[in-house]
Amino acid sequence: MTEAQTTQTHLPQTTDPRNPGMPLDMDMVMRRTANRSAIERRAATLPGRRTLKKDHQAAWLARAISCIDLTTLAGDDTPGRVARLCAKARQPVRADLLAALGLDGLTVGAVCVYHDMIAPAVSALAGTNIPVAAVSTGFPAGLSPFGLRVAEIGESVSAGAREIDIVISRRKVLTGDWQGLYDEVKTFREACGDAHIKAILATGELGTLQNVARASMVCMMAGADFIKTSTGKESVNATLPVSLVMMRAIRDYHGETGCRVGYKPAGGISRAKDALVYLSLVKDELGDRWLRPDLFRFGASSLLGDIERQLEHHVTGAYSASWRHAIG
Ligand SMILES: O=C[C@H](O)COP(=O)(O)O
Repeated sequence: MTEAQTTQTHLPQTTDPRNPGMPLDMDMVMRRTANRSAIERRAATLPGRRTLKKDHQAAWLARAISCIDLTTLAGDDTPGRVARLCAKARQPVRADLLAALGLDGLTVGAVCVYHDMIAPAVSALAGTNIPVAAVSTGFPAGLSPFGLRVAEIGESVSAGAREIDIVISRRKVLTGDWQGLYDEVKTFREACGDAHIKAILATGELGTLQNVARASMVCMMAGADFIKTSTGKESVNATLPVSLVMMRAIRDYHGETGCRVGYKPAGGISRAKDALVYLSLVKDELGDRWLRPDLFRFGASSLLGDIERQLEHHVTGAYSASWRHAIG
């Protein structure tokens, strides 16, 4: 068995119960601070580190693929485009490369779309276990009437979404309305039912890393299954400093409650080497258990193409033009 196969096929079944949430604990929230210069210094050292060794890179790239929420969130999305994306989700890498790497059966973690594209995605993914994730609650700004945002979740769950990516009200963070944020996310969680909820913080709009840390904690207390950095529509999306802050909040929440909450950096992650840095950071900060699709996802619309190019290079020794791996 190749290293790449070992990584793909030996994923343990998910045994963790969902995060049930807990009452809002303001002491725990306000204890969270963030030393920006220390965090930025640490983040700056990450890309140069070699935690994931070169000879294991194909295995790590396969792992990254299994953790991608393959995303299309464009106003001109059509059922045809979504069907093509889903075909890519089912077989994310060219068949000859998969065979050479011994990775038949490799898929992405989920396909992420707007509400109207759930039905075509569910239909195109029939017969697989790839969930459809829907962005919701007035994505990306989250400024539509609250009742409509809650109803939107119900509609998306009824349409077949198994994961719901909600956006939080940034103004609740910016005004320190932690109770309001907690109540909002708790209501969203209830509306999701059995569907998993990913809470998008839109960190580029939260002002400070301290706000990111506190908002992360409040969302987890309200029952988020994942916390996610960004919609991909903010001017600043996923970054390494923000990721450090959010992962440490996840680690501390696990320390306090025993519950594992997932992490999803999203927006602007398009290069294989960046994906490897993120995986390495997850390994360092949270440990190997989080390096699985049930606890880690990349939200990305164009990362898969670059990973496929790197895998082609690994197998053949040559790169092909990026247009040959156009989708994803
Ligand atoms: O949640 C996923 C993001 O919207 C994707 O952002 P991206 O298009 O920059 O990869």
